[in-house]
This record gives sequence, structure tokens and C-alpha cells, in this order.
Amino acid sequence: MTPLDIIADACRRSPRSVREGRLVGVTAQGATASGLGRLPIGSRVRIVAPLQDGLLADIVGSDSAGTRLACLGSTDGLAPGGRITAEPAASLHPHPNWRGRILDAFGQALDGLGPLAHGSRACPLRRPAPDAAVRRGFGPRLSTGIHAIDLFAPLCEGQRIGIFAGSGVGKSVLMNMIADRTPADAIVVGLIGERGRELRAFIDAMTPQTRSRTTIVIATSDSAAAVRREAAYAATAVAEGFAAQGMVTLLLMDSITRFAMAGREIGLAAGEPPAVRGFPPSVFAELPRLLERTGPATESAAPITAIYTVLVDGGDHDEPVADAVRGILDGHLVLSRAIAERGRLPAIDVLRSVSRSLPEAHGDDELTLMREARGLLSDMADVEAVVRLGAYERGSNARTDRAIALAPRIESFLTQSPRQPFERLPFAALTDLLKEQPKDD
Ligand SMILES: Nc1ncnc2c1ncn2[C@@H]1O[C@H](COP(=O)(O)OP(=O)(O)OP(=O)(O)O)[C@@H](O)[C@H]1O
Repeated sequence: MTPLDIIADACRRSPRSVREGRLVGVTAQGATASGLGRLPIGSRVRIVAPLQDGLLADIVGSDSAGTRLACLGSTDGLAPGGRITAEPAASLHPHPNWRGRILDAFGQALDGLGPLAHGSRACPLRRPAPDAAVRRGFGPRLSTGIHAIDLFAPLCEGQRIGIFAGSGVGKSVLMNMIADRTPADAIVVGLIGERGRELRAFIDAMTPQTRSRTTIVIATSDSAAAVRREAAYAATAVAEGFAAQGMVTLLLMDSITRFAMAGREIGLAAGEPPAVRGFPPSVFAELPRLLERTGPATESAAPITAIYTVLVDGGDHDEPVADAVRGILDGHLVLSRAIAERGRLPAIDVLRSVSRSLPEAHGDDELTLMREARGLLSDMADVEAVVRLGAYERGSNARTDRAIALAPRIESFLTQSPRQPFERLPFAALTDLLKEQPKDD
């Protein structure tokens, strides 16, 4: 290429060189434009219309009808003919003072506490995940203060896990307990598609210390799908900004299912075919792009430990989003309705939960103890129905007798309420508990 070709090519690629586009179609879910042919998918544009001055939108597709736009706000008031101009890609400038603040998907303060300070480093909302080769391994084991996690599915610095739960099984309370008890310099909470009142409930449940190190990014269920999706990227970008400033960061995102649902709305409105249970293929391409951005430290950034909630309504753990997320993350905690109904909260089903930081995360003695306790719970699960019926005769099997005696004690050790004091190292307490001779009652 001649120098002239290079300059011409750069000009063609620059958003500013794109001619103005025009709206040619509008629906409740999105809009179609002409004249934006050169802008690639993912580009940001601004719609200038009489009743919607400055509405942002993302290019999400292109077909014979024109360029498909997902609007970051209501399409009310838009009409064909509106002018469209190219915008730079979205980025945020996280500042340590953002801890303690509540932001929307665009990084605007929602808490009435005045304007936000801005850091010097730009954190793009969309960016590739760090190269796998520059990521370190998991950092040290974190003490979450939740016995079921610390004993059976440990979490290490830089690990990413999912909490798989139906509605009302104790997911929000568990997230709050983890935020309160897990050591981190900064916590970022992404509330994606939540009901408005849940923000207040989430904040009220936090201790002042947790609140002061937490940034909340929220897009409620009534926001446009593109805004809900944007909030997940914004929360991730804020966590990346803190990590780049050397802060060990914990990201809690509730929920990744609603992020996927927002992607489904956007994809279908843009004309994508529904592939698996109504989810278009782009959703499954987008999940790893978001989830791979958190994880262990790199040379230039501290680790981001991440916890994503996944809604499994109806208990279907194999639905496509849950299945895809489970395949990407480094572990999953299953919250069981049956366990919650028994009153054992947090209702983490330790037999169905997995942490990929095992076995390295535990020492040899701890692993032995964990396996023994798990074995007892598993033996108890096998005979529970028979015992309930009164059909088991004590003394017929020594192993079963031991499980019947000790499993309820383990269950009670796993029961924790939010304000209850907790042990940082629950192994010693579990050792004592398993050592005690079961009473003969
Ligand atoms: N560890 C716990 N100790 C005592 N009570 C708990 C515990 N965890 C949950 N609960 C009770 O269970 C109720 C439901 O919990 P939570 O709101 O966390 O569920 P959820 O799964 O987030 O619900 P939703 O799906 O509606 O958002 C809470 O109101 C609380 O009273």
C-alpha cells in the first residue's frame, strides 16, 4: 500500500469519516438506519431526533433493510428521517472514590452524592479479555466466611464462580454475606435487570464497612435491553479499572441470566434466528466475551474474583444459559430449594457444587476432612428417605449409622445467618465436630 492508501484506509475506518446516517424504521425494540454501511457491528452512534435528542444506540446487525440499531433508551418519539452520527466507543474512568457510590450503565451517579471524580485511565466497556498466556494462576484461597464454600467449594483470588439458584432461595442474602466477609480492596456489584426495590434491600443489608468499599452499577428491569446489557459491561469495566490500579477486586453480578435475556431481546429484534430455546447464537458468543474478562492477576492488574448469579427457575440446571455459563466459569454453587425449605440457609447443595480450585486450594489434611464430611452427607442423602420412613434399623451398617449421627451436625454447621459471627478457618470446628462421639439418641 502507498502512504496515500494507508491514510485513505485509516480515514475510511475512522467513525468520524462516516457520513451521517438516517433512521429508516423504528419499532419498540430498536431501529433501522441507512447510510452507516461502513460502521462495524458494535459501533456506537447517536440519534438526533426532535423528541429524542441524543439517544445512543449500538449497531447490532445489518441486512437488506439497513443497519440494525439497539437503542440505549426508549424508542418513543423516534421517527424515520432522524439523523444519526457516529460516536466514540464507550469507556469509563474509574476512580478509587467510586467506592461507596451507585452508578448507572453510563457511569453517571444515581445516588445524589454529587459528581464523580474521574481517574486518568480509560476503561473501555467492550474490550478483549487479557491474553490467556499473561494470566497468572489462581491466587491464595479467600475466606468468604461461608462454611459451605470455605469447606466444600473454596474460592481463590481470581477465581470466577456461578451461583445457580431459583427465585427466593437466598441468592441475594448469600451475595451480601460474601461481600461483607470476603477480603477485597474494592467490590463492584452489577445489578442487571433487577426490580427497583431490590437495590434498596441490597444496600440496607450491607454493613457500613462493606458499603464504603462497594461500587454498585445498576440497570433495573424497566430499562431498555441495550442498557441492561451495557450495565454488565460497565460493572466489568469498573472492576477492571480498580484492578488496574492495583486493588484486589471482587465483582458480584446479579444476574448473568438477565444479561443473556437482554442479549436475546436485542438479537431477535435485529433479525437473528432463535437458536436454543429462543436464544440467538450471538448470546452464546457474547457470554465468554464478558465472563473471560475477570480472573487471575496479570502483569499490569490485580486479580478480579468474580461471582455471577444464574437463575435456574423450575430447577432446570441444564437450560442453555446455565449450561454455557457453567462451561466457562471455574466453579459453581448450587442453591437448592429443598435445602432452603428445610431451613438450612445458605442453601448451598455441597454435593452438587464444584470448585475448580480444588484440590490445590486445600491442604492434604483439609482435603481428607472435606472428603470425609462430604461422604457423610452423601451417605445420608442415600438413606434419608428410608430413615424418614422409619424403615432403617440402627446397627445394620456402621457407615450409615455414623452418617445418620453426624450429617445433621454438619448441616447445622453449614447453617449461617447474615449477622452471625463466623470462623475464618472452619476446618478446626469441623474436625471437632466429626471427632465427637455421636450420642445414641
Ligand atoms: N442465610 C440466611 N439466613 C436466614 N434467612 C435467610 C438466609 N438466606 C435467605 N434467607 C431468607 O430467605 C429470603 C429469600 O432470600 P433472598 O432474597 O436472598 O432470595 P433470592 O433468591 O435473592 O430471591 P429473589 O429471586 O426473589 O431475588 C430472605 O428474605 C431471607 O429472609
